[in-house]
Amino acid sequence: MSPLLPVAEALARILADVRPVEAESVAITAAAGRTLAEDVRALRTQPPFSTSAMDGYAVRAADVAGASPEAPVRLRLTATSAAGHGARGPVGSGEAIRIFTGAPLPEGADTVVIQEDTETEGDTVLARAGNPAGRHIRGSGLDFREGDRLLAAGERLDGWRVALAAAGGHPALSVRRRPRVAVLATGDELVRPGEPAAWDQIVASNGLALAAMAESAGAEAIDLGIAGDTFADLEGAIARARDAEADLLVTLGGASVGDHDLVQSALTRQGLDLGFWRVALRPGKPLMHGRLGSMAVLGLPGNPVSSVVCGLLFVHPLIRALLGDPEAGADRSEPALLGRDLPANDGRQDYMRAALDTAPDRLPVVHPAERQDSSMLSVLARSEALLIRAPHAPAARAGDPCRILRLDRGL
Ligand SMILES: Nc1nc2c(c(=O)[nH]1)N[C@H]1C(S)=C(S)[C@@H](COP(=O)(O)OP(=O)(O)OC[C@H]3O[C@@H](n4cnc5c(N)ncnc54)[C@H](O)[C@@H]3O)O[C@H]1N2
Ligand code: MOO
Repeated sequence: MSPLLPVAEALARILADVRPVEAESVAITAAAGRTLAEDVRALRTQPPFSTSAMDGYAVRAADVAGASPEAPVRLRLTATSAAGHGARGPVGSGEAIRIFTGAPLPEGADTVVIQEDTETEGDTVLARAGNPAGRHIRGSGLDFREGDRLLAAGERLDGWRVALAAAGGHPALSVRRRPRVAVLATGDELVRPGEPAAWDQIVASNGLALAAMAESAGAEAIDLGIAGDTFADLEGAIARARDAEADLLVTLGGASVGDHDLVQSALTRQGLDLGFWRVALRPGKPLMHGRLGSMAVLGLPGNPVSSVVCGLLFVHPLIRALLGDPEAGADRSEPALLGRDLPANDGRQDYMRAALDTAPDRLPVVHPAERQDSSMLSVLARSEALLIRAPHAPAARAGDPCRILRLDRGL
């Protein structure tokens, strides 16, 4: 049997040679959550003209220099500049234009006196405070100028990035098509949620976690359902993944060495080009990687926590790589301090489910759960992080430095 592959090498091999999926154009209104295929440059300058940041009066700074409540300066009101109804001016000496937030600054004015510092008498405004030139004015191009690079290829479009691209004049954006990720549960013991289960059956749960994770990474999840432990069933499901032109097939279970663990053999019969099988990882040792034509294949172990950990460590980065994200596979671990003593580790890199004790200005203290069985979703759901223990790490004491991977609730 092949030796166990180190986790970092497994990830590197999964990401090697991944080519991003094609680009497509989406309306800006549907762009949130997508990943940019190209840099986004501003088609407009923002703001396109100097604007007032406050409600008040556009004046010449020289006119109001020295104005005070005791010695207000009288100015003649000549016009109004409102957002969408700008006044071009000019503002002459001794004059003021009523102005509102977001309205264009009229020519000749170089400052805005806020209305709280003024009083009006008919067509006259009394400025009770002076303002240096530029006060309460947003100069043209304050945010960005036409031609500036606003966003980079590979960036995920959250709401504020979409807003930025829209402000930059883009009604549509070039994004990567959503990679299609087919998720297949395997095992005669599995029933769908809500289906009646015989005494020796359980509910298929892992596929839901992997589908949700794939979608939140930016993919389209395709539910291939449950294949029984027969070649006919497995090969039928593999054919459906190919028919759906999946970019990635994720299988769950049947990855180990038992008599009913047929997934790899079924894939091999269909022409699998095996990359590797078995990683020095706990939980998740029987992980398998390969290619079936243009489709990447990740065979995940069936134990629920093993599936999820493999999803976080390998499926998520692979989807990000398919989306052309240059950060795909970047180390997201962070330093922490151990909350209790731990024995020496064996040869598998461990990802222990753990709670965090956090306080401002100090490293989080990580408390691994007592029960680390890879079947226990209840422990995973209560956990905030995975405590990473390197292969052959020596025994460690409470307070020792360590590294953790926070469990992102968005996944
Ligand atoms: N002799 C050996 N036995 C096992 C080894 C080994 O090296 N030698 N490895 C163990 C490890 S580690 C793991 S992990 C498991 C994984 O094995 P499989 O991938 O073949 O998983 P299954 O046997 O199919 O299932 C394991 C467990 O998980 C349940 N399961 C499977 N799919 C789902 C699903 N979609 N939703 C919920 N639960 C699921 C399944 O019923 C089993 O209870 O192998 C060890 N054995
Ligand atoms: O690797 Mo298995 O995932 O230890 O339970």
